[in-house]
Amino acid sequence: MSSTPLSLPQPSARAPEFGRDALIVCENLVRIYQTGSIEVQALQGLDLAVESGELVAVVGASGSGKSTLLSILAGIDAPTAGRVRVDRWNLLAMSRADRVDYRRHTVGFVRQQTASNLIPYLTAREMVDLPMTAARTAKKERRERAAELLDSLGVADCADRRPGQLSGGQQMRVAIAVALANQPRVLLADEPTGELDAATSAEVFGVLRDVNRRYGVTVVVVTHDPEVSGQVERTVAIRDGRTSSEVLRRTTTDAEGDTHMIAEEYAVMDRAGRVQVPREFRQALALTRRVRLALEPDHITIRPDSGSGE
Ligand SMILES: Nc1ncnc2c1ncn2[C@@H]1O[C@H](COP(=O)(O)OP(=O)(O)OP(=O)(O)O)[C@@H](O)[C@H]1O
Repeated sequence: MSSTPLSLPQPSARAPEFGRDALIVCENLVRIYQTGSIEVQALQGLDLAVESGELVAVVGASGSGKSTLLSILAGIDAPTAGRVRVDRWNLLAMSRADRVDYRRHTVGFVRQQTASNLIPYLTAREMVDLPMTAARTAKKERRERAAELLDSLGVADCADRRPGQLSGGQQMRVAIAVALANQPRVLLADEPTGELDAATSAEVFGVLRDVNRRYGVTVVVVTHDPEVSGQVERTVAIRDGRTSSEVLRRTTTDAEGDTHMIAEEYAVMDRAGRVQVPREFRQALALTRRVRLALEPDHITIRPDSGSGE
């Protein structure tokens, strides 16, 4: 191995705090489930920062930890270790009263099973009214807001119907209206289109985009649906309880005035500097346990271990 010392720029004395200006920050988040003698590490040091007003899709294989992440952000589940802040709330240090306040005002949550979001014997209007009544909102304001929400979600005509009298797509729209009733800063949706056909999924996703723009609510949506994740500006992929890659999309306009969507995939580097090299890259160059790193003026190279000791 060459002994020439690398001349590296000196790091600043204090690195800026990760996600300082973000609305949602997860840092080194760990969630371990213990069932008898079996331990499952659902989240294994996940880092994620979401800016206010973003619409982010979270994708990943079954069991990768997506629902666990959403339950923690919703204040339903508590992490085993790490740091998680949403708005002004440190989710690891909340009293029971704080948690009620947080769940009532800061986050709205739409669950995976459409029906589990709704109460069978209440009408759509009564369901949207319920969280506002719990938050002691005045009657006139409740009535106006319920009407406005059901209207902007395209289900004004369903106001007096019960869940059994609504289609799957209408149920999901009402569930989103209920989640937005107390004007939360964050809307969390766990597979909101999982039980819907392709056309209805696209509609519901359009609704999420619309409320993101109209109300400025930050949306984090877990999905398996590649069609859905292709429609957002940022998709975060979770693998084995960690964020592994991100796809950022932007539109550009060419010389002819046509707009094109450009998608760029980025690997995510964690706070300790770990980066996951995609399997295709590892296989193409037969990268195995040990690789050689070299710092170039504006990039880093990773080479297979030649075994020569050079
Ligand atoms: N309450 C629990 N007790 C024990 N293990 C759990 C519990 N909840 C989740 N797990 C385990 O944690 C891991 C992550 O689960 P999670 O539901 O977060 O994954 P997911 O990515 O949302 O999966 P899916 O797409 O199938 O919903 C899985 O191995 C799961 O079996």
